[in-house]
Amino acid sequence: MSELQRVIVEEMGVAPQIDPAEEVIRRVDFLVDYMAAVGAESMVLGISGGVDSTLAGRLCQLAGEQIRSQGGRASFHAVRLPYDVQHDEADAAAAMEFISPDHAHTFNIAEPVRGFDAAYRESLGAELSDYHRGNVKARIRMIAQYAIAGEHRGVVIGTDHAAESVTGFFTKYGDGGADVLPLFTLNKRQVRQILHHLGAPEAVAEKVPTADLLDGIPGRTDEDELGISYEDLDDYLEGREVPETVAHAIEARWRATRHKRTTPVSIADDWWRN
Ligand SMILES: Nc1ncnc2c1ncn2[C@@H]1O[C@H](COP(=O)(O)OP(=O)(O)OC[C@H]2O[C@@H]([n+]3cccc(C(=O)O)c3)[C@H](O)[C@@H]2O)[C@@H](O)[C@H]1O
Ligand SMILES: Nc1ncnc2c1ncn2[C@@H]1O[C@H](COP(=O)(O)OP(=O)(O)OP(=O)(O)O)[C@@H](O)[C@H]1O
Ligand SMILES: [Mg+2]
Repeated sequence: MSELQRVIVEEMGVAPQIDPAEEVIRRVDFLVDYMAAVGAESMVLGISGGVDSTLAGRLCQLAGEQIRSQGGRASFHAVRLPYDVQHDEADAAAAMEFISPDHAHTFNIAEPVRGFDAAYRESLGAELSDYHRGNVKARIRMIAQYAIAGEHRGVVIGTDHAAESVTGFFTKYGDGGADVLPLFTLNKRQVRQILHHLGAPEAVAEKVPTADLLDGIPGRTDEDELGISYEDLDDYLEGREVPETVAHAIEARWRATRHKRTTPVSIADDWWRN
């Protein structure tokens, strides 16, 4: 492993192997402890039907049940946030069934996105591109989750994990805008491994990852957009050898997206000079 790979693996905190049962206990306990420490009474998370939100959602539900069994007060709000009708709505429904949340909501983001689109057109005299509208969708999902959390003394759960964090493959202040990250230090195959351990249906645990942000290409796969496979990302994050071109591609994205993994850059910072 190169020195740079060692630095990145250490920053992302990925273990080469995990014990899924232990990871469930550790991550549920983290949520339970955090909720008690800050006095929050609810957890809020958007459920897309993808593997990340399915695992994070199930962990939140288990944490809420544990808090209540110990006499505490906490519940989990799972929020479907479709843009009109989601092309893979059946997968999202299967994920919700597996999670069995205390509270299930559906908040259609289509009207707010269209309203934003119209205001943008009127103000700027130009059309917002499909790509940047995608980031608007992610940020409107964030706004909806914070509104629900605000009304329920809650915290917003994020699904960022090592295989996304390393490439900055998330919308800054969109899905990247959250309070608590229970999946951090896991890579993608470990997310799936834990879902299997928890008894998720095969189709749910093996679903192909998609940001699903484009009007023009619904369900475009992350791998297609990134140009890097999760197999390679996962191998790299476990400290394994990957082809040199792949390692360079991962490292270039890690460097370019450093600003997404920190608080806003201030005059007291100098990390960006490197
Ligand atoms: N060096 C720097 N220092 C400080 N801030 C910097 C910066 N470079 C950009 N920024 C800021 O960050 C912003 C860019 O970040 P962000 O808004 O997150 O935008 P961006 O990174 O372009 O996209 C967000 C993520 O969503 C994914 N996405 C978006 C849309 C469609 C699809 C799809 O599946 O097809 C996927 C995309 O691949 C990416 O991983 C810039 O507008 C700028 O404000
Ligand atoms: N259609 C949606 N409905 C509800 N929440 C969504 C939706 N799309 C995205 N999100 C939220 O944004 C997060 C980031 O999306 P992302 O695609 O990275 O994760 P995922 O869909 O859970 O898993 P995967 O990466 O395997 O597709 C999701 O985990 C979820 O919390
Ligand atoms: Mg997804």
